[in-house]
Amino acid sequence: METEGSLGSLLRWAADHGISDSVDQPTSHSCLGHSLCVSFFPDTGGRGLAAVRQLKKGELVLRAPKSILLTTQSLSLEDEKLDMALKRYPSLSSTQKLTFCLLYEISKGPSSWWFPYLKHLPQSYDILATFGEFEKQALQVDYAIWATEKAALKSRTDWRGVEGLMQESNIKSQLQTFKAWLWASATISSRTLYVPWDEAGCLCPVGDLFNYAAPEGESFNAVDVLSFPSHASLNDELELLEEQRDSQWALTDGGFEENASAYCFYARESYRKGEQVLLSYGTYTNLELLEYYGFLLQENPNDKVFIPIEHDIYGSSSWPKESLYIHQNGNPSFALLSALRLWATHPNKRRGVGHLAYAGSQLSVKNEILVMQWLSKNCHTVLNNLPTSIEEDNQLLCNIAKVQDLQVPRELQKTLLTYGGEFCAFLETNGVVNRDEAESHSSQKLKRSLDRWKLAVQWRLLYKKALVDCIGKKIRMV
Ligand SMILES: C[S@@+](CC[C@H](N)C(=O)[O-])C[C@H]1O[C@@H](n2cnc3c(N)ncnc32)[C@H](O)[C@@H]1O
Repeated sequence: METEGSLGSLLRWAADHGISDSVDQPTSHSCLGHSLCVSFFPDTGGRGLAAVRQLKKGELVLRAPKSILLTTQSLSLEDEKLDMALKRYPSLSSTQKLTFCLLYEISKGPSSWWFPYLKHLPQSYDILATFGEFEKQALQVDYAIWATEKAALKSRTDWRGVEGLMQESNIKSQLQTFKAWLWASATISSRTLYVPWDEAGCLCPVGDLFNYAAPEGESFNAVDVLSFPSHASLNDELELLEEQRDSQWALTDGGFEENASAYCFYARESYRKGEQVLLSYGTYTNLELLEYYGFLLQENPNDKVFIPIEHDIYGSSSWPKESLYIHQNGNPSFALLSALRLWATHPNKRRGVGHLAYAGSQLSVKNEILVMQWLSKNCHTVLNNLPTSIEEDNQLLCNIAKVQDLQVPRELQKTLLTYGGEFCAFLETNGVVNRDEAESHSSQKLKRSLDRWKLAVQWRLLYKKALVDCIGKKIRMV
C-alpha cells in the first residue's frame, strides 16, 4: 500500500514542476498539503486524495500545468526519434499511439524525465480485457461475456497493429509483449483525462489519484424532462431546473483550461477534513466501469441491466435498443415501459395512443397488467437460466472474502482447496489441483485472479438483484 510517505519523491517532483493544490502558496517539498493529501480508502478505490481542511463546493483543489501532462504530443516533442517513428505509422489510433508512447518512455528507465511519476503507476489492473476465461465465464450473463471477449480482442488487435513500430523502436523486449501492452492500455484506459487536442487524453501526475464517484442518475436528460408530471407547479419546475444545473456542474469537476494552460480540478461538493475528494470520470454502467476502470459500484445510479427482448417489442416503438433496460433499483427504464405499453396494445390501436405512451402515461389497467406480467415472466426466465442463485453468489463472495483476508500464502492456497464447487474450477484454471501444487503456486498471481473473479461474481449478483427487485415491484403494482 502506498501512502503520502512512499509517494514523497513524486509529490516533490510534481511541486518542482508546478503542480499545486494551493492557489497562492507555492510549496517546495510537496505539491499537496494545502487542500489535499494522499490517503488510503480500502472500500473506495484504495489510494486516493483526502481533504486536509474543510473544502467548499466549487473550490479549486488542484492545478497541473500543461507542461506536466503526459501526452503523445508532449513525449514526441521531446524525443525526435519517437516523433519520426510515429510519423511512419499514421494509421494508428490515438490510443494506440499513447499506449506505445507510455511503453517507450518506461523503456528509458530512470533516465526518463517522467520516471518519478511512472514508477508509482499500479503494477496490475482488473479491467475486462485482463479477465481470463474463468473470470469471463463467471460473469454468467451473455452480453457481459461478449463485452469481455470484445475488449480482449480489441487489445490484441491494437497490440498486433504496433508490432512493427515496437521492433523498429528497439524498446526492451519484455515491454513488447502482449502482457506489457495490456498493462499499458489499462493504464491509459483507467487513468487518462480528457484533453481537447488528443482523443486519447492525457496522463496527469497526481491528478490521476482522484477516485471516482458517479454523477447522479438520469436527471439531466430528455427522458426525465419528458416524464416530468404536467400538473407540476412553477416552483417545481424551477426546482427541477436548479437540479439540472447541479447535475451539469457535477459533470464538470475537472478539465483542461486553455486560459490557465493547466488542468484544473474543483471540489464537486463540500468536503469535511479527512473525507475523500472524488471526481466524476463520466456516466458509466457497472459493466462499463469494469471494462474501462476495473471496478464497480454497489450503488450506481447509472447502472443498466439488460434482458433479452423479443423482436416484435423493438418493432412496436421507435426507442433505440440501448434505452430498453432495468435500473439497478429494479425500475424499468422510461423507454422500456413505454415500448412494452405499445407492444401490449393491439397493432391497429398503436398510432392512436402513441403520444400517450411516448409521454410516459399508462394506457389502461389491462395494458399495464400485461406489461407487468411480461416483465415478471422474463426476469424469472433469465434468473432461472443462470447457473447460480443470489444465495449461492452471496455465499461464494463470503468465501472469497475469507480467502482474501488470509495473509500467509500457504494458508490461502490450502483454504482455497477446502471449498468445493466453483472454487475447484478456479484452482484448476489457475493450475492448482492438489495440495503440493497449492504450496508452490505464486500467491500473487492467485490473489490477482481472485480479485477479478470476485468482481465478476459481484457484477452478476448485482445483475440478479436488479431483476429480483423488478419482479418485486411488479408484483406489488399488479
Ligand atoms: C484514476 S485512478 C484513481 C487512483 C487509484 N486509486 C490509484 O491508486 O492510483 C482510477 C482507478 O482507481 C480505482 N477506483 C477509482 N474509484 C474507485 C471506486 N469508487 N471504487 C473502487 N475503485 C476505484 C480503480 O482501480 C480505477 O481504475
